[in-house]
Amino acid sequence: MSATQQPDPTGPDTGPHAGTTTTTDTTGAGTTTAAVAVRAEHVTRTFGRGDRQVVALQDVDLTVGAGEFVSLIGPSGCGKSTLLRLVADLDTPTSGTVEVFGRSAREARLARDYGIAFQQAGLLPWRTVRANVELPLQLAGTGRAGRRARAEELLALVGLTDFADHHPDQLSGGMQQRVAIARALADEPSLLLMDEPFGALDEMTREHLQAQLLRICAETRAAVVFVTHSIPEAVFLSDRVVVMSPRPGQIREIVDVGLDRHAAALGGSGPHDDTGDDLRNDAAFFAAVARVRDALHAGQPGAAPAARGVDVR
Ligand SMILES: Nc1ncnc2c1ncn2[C@@H]1O[C@H](COP(=O)(O)OP(=O)(O)OP(=O)(O)O)[C@@H](O)[C@H]1O
Repeated sequence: MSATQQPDPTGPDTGPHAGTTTTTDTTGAGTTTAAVAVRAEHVTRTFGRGDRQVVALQDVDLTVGAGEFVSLIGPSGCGKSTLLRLVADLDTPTSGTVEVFGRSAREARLARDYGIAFQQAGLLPWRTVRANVELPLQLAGTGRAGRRARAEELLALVGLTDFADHHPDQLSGGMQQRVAIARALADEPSLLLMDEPFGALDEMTREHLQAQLLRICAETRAAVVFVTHSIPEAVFLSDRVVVMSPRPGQIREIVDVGLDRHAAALGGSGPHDDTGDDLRNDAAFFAAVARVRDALHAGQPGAAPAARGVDVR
């Protein structure tokens, strides 16, 4: 579904990265005047029973604005993937509600309001790159010519035009991940749900794809909920970084990053800066990394984040 087909949101579209958000509390209340992509209210998810019960999420409130990039970060097992799966309607909350563009997560899934990209690219090996990208459109009943045109557009966007007729096993891991992103964008979703999509990639490829993702989001104006273990990745990409606490998973703090990624993504850092190096070398970037690191450390005396599954590089 295209952004123009969205049900009437609750306010004006502020566009992606349109300046810094004003949110300072853990509910995302500062976004209440803007259009809302995701609203989770009092969300609790428990697994198992009795002695074996695990409280994966406890009373989580989170609002993600339309066009906003929000990362979830926290120790392993704190419920990041669980929260993303609830938004994607791959799971249901034990209590509380999740809304996507004002409707239930299930309705949003049926309306294909969002695209998904996870750590494994999950491409169909027997289909060409082009046919993989066309898949969501095929499922949606889009005609052959329309599918072809959209796939060409998306492959150009992710820089894979020359590989349209290749099969996934002929591509590197980073290229496969770009195909997965193109596929996630095929239906013009207004929301992308991404669970460590670059987690298995080498650092250079990862930084390159991060910069590409920023550019794509600036162009498509999609909101993104992005799970990562990397503080620099979260800071580089996000308008806001949601820092979660160990089980039971709760939101400890939301950090407003406040970098001008929009300008950088659209070439403000120069036409040759396809890695986002200018942004990564900015003093404001380091300051934001320190703020997220402090939030992760808070309440965990002596606990080294790296040992807890969080990359603080
Ligand atoms: N289907 C399930 N059945 C039972 N327990 C589950 C299930 N899914 C998640 N959990 C538990 O919920 C907790 C949160 O898991 P989740 O995968 O959301 O954490 P995470 O923050 O994404 O972790 P990681 O960073 O390691 O990927 C964990 O204790 C996990 O064991």
